[in-house]
Amino acid sequence: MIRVAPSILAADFSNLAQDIKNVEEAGADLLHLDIMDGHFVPNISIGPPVVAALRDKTKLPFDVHLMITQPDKYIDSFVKAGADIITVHAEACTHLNRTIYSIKQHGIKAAVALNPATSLTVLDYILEDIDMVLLMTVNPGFGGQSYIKSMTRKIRSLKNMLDERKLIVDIQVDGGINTENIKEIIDAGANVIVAGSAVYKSKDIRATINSLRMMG
Ligand SMILES: O=C(CO)[C@@H](O)[C@H](O)COP(=O)(O)O
Repeated sequence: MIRVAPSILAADFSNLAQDIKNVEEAGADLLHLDIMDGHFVPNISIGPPVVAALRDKTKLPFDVHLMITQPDKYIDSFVKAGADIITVHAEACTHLNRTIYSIKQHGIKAAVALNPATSLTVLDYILEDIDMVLLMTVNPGFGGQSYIKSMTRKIRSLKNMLDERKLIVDIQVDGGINTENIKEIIDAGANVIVAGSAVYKSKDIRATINSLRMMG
């Protein structure tokens, strides 16, 4: 089952509630919220108050991607703001296992993100404990970048790793994904597709979401 998670990083920030409604009505499955702190990534986006303000504007689950250092300090705030899934970067966590369990203690889903150059081996002893892996397919920080081709091989390797261990863990991909490259990405094993520019810059958002689900 392929799910599409539009990233609001590409939405009109002066009109977020309407832009969220647009993707919900067009059939999005999740809403991807990119949280950037200007330390872990060279950009600053939004924080818990904005997430909380958006919570009653949509029924879509909130998929919160923390691109921040010391994510443990902010888990409570994002849960209170309405997160349904919290993703932390392996590169940002000193005690990844502890961070994952502190997310799970709130009764929401926990996921681990990896930058493009980070090896899958860091997942070896955490894979059993998480709901989703987010493979960044661009270097995090900005929307509108090009998909890094070698990430297709990384998606395939993760899919094989999960199959060998008989684990059901979602494979989310994020960055530079569009209707041109979606086939190779889904064929490699990804099942949760984050797309910012491809969705928000599209003339027909419903058709684009359907194509990203490979139904178009
Ligand atoms: O996390 C990020 C970037 O750091 C992404 O969620 C991007 O926002 C995806 O945007 P596109 O590459 O689809 O425009």
